[in-house]
Amino acid sequence: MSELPVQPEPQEDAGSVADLPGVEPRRVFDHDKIQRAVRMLFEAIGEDPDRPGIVETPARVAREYDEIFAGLLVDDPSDVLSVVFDERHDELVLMRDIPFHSQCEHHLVPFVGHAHVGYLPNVAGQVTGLSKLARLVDVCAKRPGLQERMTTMIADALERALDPRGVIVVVEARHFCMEMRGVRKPGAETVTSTVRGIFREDPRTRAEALSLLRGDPRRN
Ligand SMILES: Nc1nc2c(ncn2[C@@H]2O[C@H](COP(=O)(O)OP(=O)(O)OP(=O)(O)O)[C@@H](O)[C@H]2O)c(=O)[nH]1
Ligand SMILES: [Zn+2]
Repeated sequence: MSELPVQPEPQEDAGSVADLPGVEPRRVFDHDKIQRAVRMLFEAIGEDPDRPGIVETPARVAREYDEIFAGLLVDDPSDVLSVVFDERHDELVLMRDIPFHSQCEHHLVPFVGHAHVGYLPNVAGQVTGLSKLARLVDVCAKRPGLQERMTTMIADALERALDPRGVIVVVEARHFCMEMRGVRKPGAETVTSTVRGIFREDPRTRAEALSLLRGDPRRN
């Protein structure tokens, strides 16, 4: 395998991973290996990896992986929530419709959708920066995974970083592995949720959060 040619790349190519979570990457992906693997995939399906249209593709895929798997470079997603304000805000904070793209770990094709993330701050009223909630979703999504695991990972990180009285995470997604192949059910949506703390214990608090999360017009 090592004799397969790879496209030379500038060293700083993997730097895009630093853009994602605000956490310095500690390692970068093995671009040479990714390139060799992509060449082999082309060969396996009878494509000529040296034909002009695709000769650059292995290098492109290596750069692409820096982006779409950038979450793997963050060991603890709760690091993303390190910006905390003592706001004495003890009511619900909820961000809904956070778009994400992830990769199904079974088929390596995308699953895409929206995450809704809410928490009830601790008694000190500590909140995190709003953008950090969206960054957290990105860090948890940008890796090969399962929707259920991604949902739990978001909730775990919120609990660890903010010690809130409750956490609610709902993820809605379409899985391309169920649309473009296999069972072929375009449009089917999967909804997963994780509720912790007061949202689990108190049905009224949970119902209120869920109605806000859905943008339910009856909530007022
Ligand atoms: N629970 C869960 N399952 C997933 C997710 N993404 C993909 N899957 C499922 O993983 C399963 C893998 O099943 P297998 O029978 O091993 O693989 P397969 O032959 O490709 O299955 P089909 O997709 O049914 O053709 C499929 O049912 C997928 O729909 C996910 O995020 N969560
Ligand atoms: Zn899949």
